[in-house]
Amino acid sequence: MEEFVTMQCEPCRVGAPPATDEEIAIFMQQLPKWMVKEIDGIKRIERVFKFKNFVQALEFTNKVGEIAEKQGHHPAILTEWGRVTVTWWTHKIKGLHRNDFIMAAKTDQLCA
Ligand SMILES: C[C@H](O)[C@H](O)[C@H]1CNC2=NC(N)=NC(=O)C2=N1
Repeated sequence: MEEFVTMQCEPCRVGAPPATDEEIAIFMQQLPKWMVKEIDGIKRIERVFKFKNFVQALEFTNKVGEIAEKQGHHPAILTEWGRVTVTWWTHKIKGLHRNDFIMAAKTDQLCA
């Protein structure tokens, strides 16, 4: 399978099929540091990134924001002193779409 980090997001559309549990299991093989979480019935993927201080956490937060704007697909981000929690899901389908895995892979690449 092609690597998510090289892919581009497609425009989010209502009615797009969410990733199946089988697809999620396969996709997550490329994202070993991420967790699948279900909150309020909505599946998401989440990773906590650790930093030395708040300034570094904020710099990373802004980099995630830049790739989100570039791809037109946006995360939930919790920025704390020394930690950034990034959560991806597709609001329009209230679940996980291939776009979310692409963006998680691109998020990892920011730290590579
Ligand atoms: C109009 C705009 O492109 C859409 O609302 C996009 C924006 N970014 C998005 N990001 C995420 N995670 N899910 C969406 O459904 C979504 N929709």
